[in-house]
Amino acid sequence: MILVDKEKMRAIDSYAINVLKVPALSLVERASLAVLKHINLNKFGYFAIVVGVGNNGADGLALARNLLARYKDVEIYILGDVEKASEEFRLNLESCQMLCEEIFYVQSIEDLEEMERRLNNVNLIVDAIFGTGLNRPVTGIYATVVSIINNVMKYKISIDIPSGLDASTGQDLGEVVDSDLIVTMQLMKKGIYEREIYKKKCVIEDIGIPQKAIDSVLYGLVD
Ligand SMILES: NC(=O)C1=CN([C@@H]2O[C@H](COP(=O)(O)OP(=O)(O)OC[C@H]3O[C@@H](n4cnc5c(N)ncnc54)[C@H](O)[C@@H]3O)[C@@H](O)[C@H]2O)[C@@H](O)CC1
Ligand SMILES: [K+]
Repeated sequence: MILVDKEKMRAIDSYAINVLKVPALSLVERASLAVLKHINLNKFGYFAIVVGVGNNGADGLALARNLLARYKDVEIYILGDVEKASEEFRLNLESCQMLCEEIFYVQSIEDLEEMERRLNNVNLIVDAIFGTGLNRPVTGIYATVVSIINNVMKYKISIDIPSGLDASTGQDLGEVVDSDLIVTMQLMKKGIYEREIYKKKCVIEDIGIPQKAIDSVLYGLVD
C-alpha cells in the first residue's frame, strides 16, 4: 500500500490541479461523493457538518449540498474567517446558502453553547475542519469545538484526516476528533496508517487524481 505524508499528498494534489489541469472543484465534488457513499441515508437523516475554511471544509460543504439536494436536514457550522476561504469553499457555500437555513458561524461562547445544544438533536456529525492543511496545534475555538464533538454520542465521520491529527507524523496536535469512520482521499496517509486506532476505521476512496500525478511526484516519472 502506498503511504504518503502531508507534503507528498499536497504536491500530488497540486500536480493534478496545476500541471494536469484537473479542476480542483471536481476533486472536491468527488471527495464529497466518496463520503456520501458511506452514509446510509435510510438510517441517517439529520446532519451537522462542521467545516474549516480550507478545502477540507469545501469537501464538507459539497457533502452538505448533496445531502440538501435530497431534502435531508443539514446544519452547517463554520469555523474560521470566511474572508480567508478557498475558492472551492466559497462556491460551495454560495449554493448551501440557497439550500440551507441552518448555517452557523461559530465565533463566541454563546455560539459554542448553542452548537453543543443543537448537536444533541442530529444523528450524524461530519468533521471537515482540517485535512492535510493542519500545520500547528489546534487551540482556541477550534479545540473547544473538537471537544464538543467528542463529548456528544453521535456517529461521526472525518473527511480525509480526523481533525487534530498530523497526517505525516501521526502526532495528536491537540485533541483529535474521535470519529467512527475516516474517509481518506486517494492515498493512505502515513499519520493514519501508523496509529492503529485510526488505521482500523479508515477507508481510502479514489477521487480521480490521475495516476500520472502520483507517479510524477512519488517516482519523478516525467515525460
Ligand atoms: N485542491 C486541493 O488541494 C484538494 C484538497 N482536498 C481537501 O482539502 C484538504 C486540504 O485543504 P487545505 O490545504 O485548504 O487545508 P485544510 O482545509 O486542511 O486546512 C484549512 C486551513 O486551516 C488553517 N490551519 C491549519 N492549522 C490550523 C490550526 N491549528 N488552527 C487554525 N487554523 C489552522 C490553514 O491555514 C489551512 O489552510 C485535504 O485534506 C482534502 O480534504 C481534496 O478536496 C482534494 C483537492
Ligand atoms: K477532517
